[in-house]
Amino acid sequence: MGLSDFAQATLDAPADADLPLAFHGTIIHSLTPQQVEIIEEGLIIVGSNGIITHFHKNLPLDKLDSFLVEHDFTPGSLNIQMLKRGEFLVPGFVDTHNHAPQWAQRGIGRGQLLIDWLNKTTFPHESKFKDHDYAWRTYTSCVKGFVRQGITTACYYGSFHGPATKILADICQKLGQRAFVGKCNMNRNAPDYCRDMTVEESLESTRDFIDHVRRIDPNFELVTPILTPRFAISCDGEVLAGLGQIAAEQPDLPIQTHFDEAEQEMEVTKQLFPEFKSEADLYDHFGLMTDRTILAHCIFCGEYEMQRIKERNCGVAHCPISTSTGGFFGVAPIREYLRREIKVGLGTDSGGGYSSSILDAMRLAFVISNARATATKGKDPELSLQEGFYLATLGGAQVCGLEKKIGNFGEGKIFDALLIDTVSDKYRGIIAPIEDEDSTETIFEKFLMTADDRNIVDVYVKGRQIK
Ligand SMILES: O=c1[nH]c(=O)c2nc[nH]c2[nH]1
Repeated sequence: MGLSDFAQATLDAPADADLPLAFHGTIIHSLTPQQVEIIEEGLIIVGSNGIITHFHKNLPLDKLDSFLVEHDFTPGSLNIQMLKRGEFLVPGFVDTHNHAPQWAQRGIGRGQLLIDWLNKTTFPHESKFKDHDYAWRTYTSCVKGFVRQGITTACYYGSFHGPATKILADICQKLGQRAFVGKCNMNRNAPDYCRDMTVEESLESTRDFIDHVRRIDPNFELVTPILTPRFAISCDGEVLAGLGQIAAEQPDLPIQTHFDEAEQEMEVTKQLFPEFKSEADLYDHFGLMTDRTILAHCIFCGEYEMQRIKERNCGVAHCPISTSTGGFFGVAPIREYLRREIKVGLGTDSGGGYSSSILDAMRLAFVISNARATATKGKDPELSLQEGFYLATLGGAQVCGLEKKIGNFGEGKIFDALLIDTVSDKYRGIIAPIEDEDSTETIFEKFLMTADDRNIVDVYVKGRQIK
């Protein structure tokens, strides 16, 4: 694509970081689970507050200058980027399930059953976060690592340590990543070196953590505290009730936990809470099933639980990397969730998941859905490319209750976005080469199926470039 006179004059002017941003060229985003909109000659303008002020879906290059003049822009009043063939904007990726303290243990302990993996691999590792220097170092590397993968919003479980979890929140705020951050509640069934020693300690450090985030980000513009009972095996009834009380007092708080994730886990949960016939009833009893609740995995939900999830409007974090490489091959019924219009997004589940990439999570979601399509003889058809992209972006935003703000593009929405380059030599990695005859649809498909973080050139949160 050539440059308009306006763009040339703008590029010749000295750069000013506070100017509104503008992009002209290909813009791709989801409208619904089945509908991806590919705009070839689009224009997005982003105000210095990070809000999209103009979104034009059909503006040929020869009309660009007059459009800008009509809208009172003068050369040099915008930082404008003209996207060439093979470059495009997509919404930032949303990681709906991620254990920040497991950043350095990704890939370790594959094939173990959940509770063995927690005891042998995970708890010894998470206990290291009592060391604040280690927390600063590791969480900085973690947040930078996820930003590099284009994750503009991450839902992080912290460890049980309040101070280290505050460090994680501070780092997200400083590095500019949108994040839900939770101090992990766990007061039983973990070694003493890796648990809250009393109910009071567990709840007190949760309240203290929430207060900290309210101080550093009073309107939750970037960082939001999230209530994080690890799962019912590691929280007794008093802790769950205390968290339910906090949720009732502070209804702006989201909640996250693991749900129906493994037969071993479900068996132990039943033994600990025999009074409930399902995990839905258990968490609901404690006031933890709300329209802000994110349930990770949801592999074994039957009719009753699906109905409760739908009634309560909880979201599902689908984490195919971890569920396909743990001690059994867990196949979540994602097609059924989509059919029922239950909110679903993707999670890396780092470090149960070996990869920090949502592109990898999406590809594994295709593999798993293919397995399910085969097992159900086509009754649950495999996920389409459009659905995979939706789960990675707008679906994830819905799970987080953020779909009015982020997840796709529109005037008044916040500009959380990725600039993708599939063609420059500098960014050539494992991506399938783009050929002259490739349509934009084909280029987009090659990106989704074969690209990696090298092709994610710029990462914007609230209009700020953070990669
Ligand atoms: O994938 C998982 N990772 C965890 O750390 C965890 N804890 C409870 N259940 C879990 N599942």
